[in-house]
Amino acid sequence: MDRIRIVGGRPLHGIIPISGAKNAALPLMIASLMTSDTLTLENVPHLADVEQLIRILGNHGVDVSVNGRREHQDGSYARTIHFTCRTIADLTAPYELVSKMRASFWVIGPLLAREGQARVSLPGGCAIGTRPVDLFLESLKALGAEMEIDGGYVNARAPKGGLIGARYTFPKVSVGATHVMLMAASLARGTTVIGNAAREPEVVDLANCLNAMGAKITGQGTSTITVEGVSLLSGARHRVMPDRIETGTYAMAVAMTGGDVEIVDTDTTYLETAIEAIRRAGAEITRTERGIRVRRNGELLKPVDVVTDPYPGFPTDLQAQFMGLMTRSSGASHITETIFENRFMHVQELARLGAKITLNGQTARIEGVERLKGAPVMATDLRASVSLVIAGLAAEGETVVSRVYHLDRGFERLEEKLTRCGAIVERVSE
Ligand SMILES: CC(=O)N[C@H]1[C@@H](OP(=O)(O)OP(=O)(O)OC[C@H]2O[C@@H](n3ccc(=O)[nH]c3=O)[C@H](O)[C@@H]2O)O[C@H](CO)[C@@H](O)[C@@H]1O
Ligand SMILES: C=C(OP(=O)(O)O)C(=O)O
Repeated sequence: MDRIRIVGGRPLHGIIPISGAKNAALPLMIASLMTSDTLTLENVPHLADVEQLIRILGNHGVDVSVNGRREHQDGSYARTIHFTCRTIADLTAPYELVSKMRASFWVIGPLLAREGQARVSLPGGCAIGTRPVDLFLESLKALGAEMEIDGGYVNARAPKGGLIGARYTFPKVSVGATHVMLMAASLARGTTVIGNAAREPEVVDLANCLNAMGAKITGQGTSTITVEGVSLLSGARHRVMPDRIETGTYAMAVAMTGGDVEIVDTDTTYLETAIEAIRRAGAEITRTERGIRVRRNGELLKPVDVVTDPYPGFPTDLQAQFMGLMTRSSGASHITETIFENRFMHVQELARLGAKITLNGQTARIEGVERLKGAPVMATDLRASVSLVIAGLAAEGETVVSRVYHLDRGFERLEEKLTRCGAIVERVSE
């Protein structure tokens, strides 16, 4: 199994290109199940989750053709992928595939909307909380579907004539359940009004792509989304938005090591809360034509408290990385996680590097230390693993991160991007 070896203590200097967003690419790819025409997605990142979803979609009858990658001088490239699902080949999403990635559960929306039925295994995914699917079941029931759980599978059936538009207000904000409602309601009869919808930019990206396919969605980006059902969707061409979590992660890496890096091919409009927190921690961040420039030259990192929240709040997907950053601050900071009840697996691994962190319920207290020391650490989930990389970049000596497959789910060519900026980061295969 691969490991990542890091020799810490070097500032970062250079350019880091940002890839297409994993969390936008996944629902966009799933939307290809909703039309018999071709959906072409540009800027699709090369990630383990994307490859896994390609296998899952293939099982349902989606033909996938990948265009040669485009390489630029600064190391960035983007893949264009064509997805064509002439007919749905299989209405079952099996345990063996769905258990590997939570987002694959979302095929339930398109299958139900296009074919009137679906049998989808209950999902797996990162071990960051219990992550139930009750909101998916309740919202699809509101569109008239019958839902039952049997043998670890959700059996879903639409009423005769298809799903029916309705008013539904989520009792809690869910990104995934909002994605699924958007897809299901797009092919329902009549109008659906979704209350307390997720406002995440990835939801907006999906809604915009569905609209390009012929859907009639308004209000995306606000907490009330209206979907007027249409009888058919067609093909479209859509560019996957830049990965705001990858952007924030590299900004924190530069804040951690010091140096001067331009993070390009990104849009930081969607990252204001996190950027503000990194600024308060002591890094200078300025906008450039292609993204942002992050600098820190010698100033001490200051302690900053953050609380994770649905968008536009501080993203839970940057919580672990920010904790990594705060381990070197000049005082005590507090990080409160409100989205997932068990997203603190990185705490004990950061402690191996010398971090001083205590947990009290959903709040971590981080007492900044003057130095971290390299050690062997284990990645426990996607964002936790990259927080260890950030800490390793600032630690004295060698840090070896094992279980790198977590990292490969969401960070494209991480070693290469960091190495180009002067870090010593290499993948060691055994
Ligand atoms: C592939 C993808 O885009 N993943 C993101 C998505 O995950 P995901 O869509 O799974 O996250 P949700 O927004 O659904 O989860 C938010 C909260 O709602 C709970 N919940 C969710 C559904 C449900 O039926 N019942 C229920 O109780 C969850 O357990 C969690 O506590 O949004 C999360 C929150 O921004 C991010 O951390 C993930 O990176
Ligand atoms: C938790 C994440 O992904 P998933 O929802 O696919 O587990 C993530 O991207 O940080």
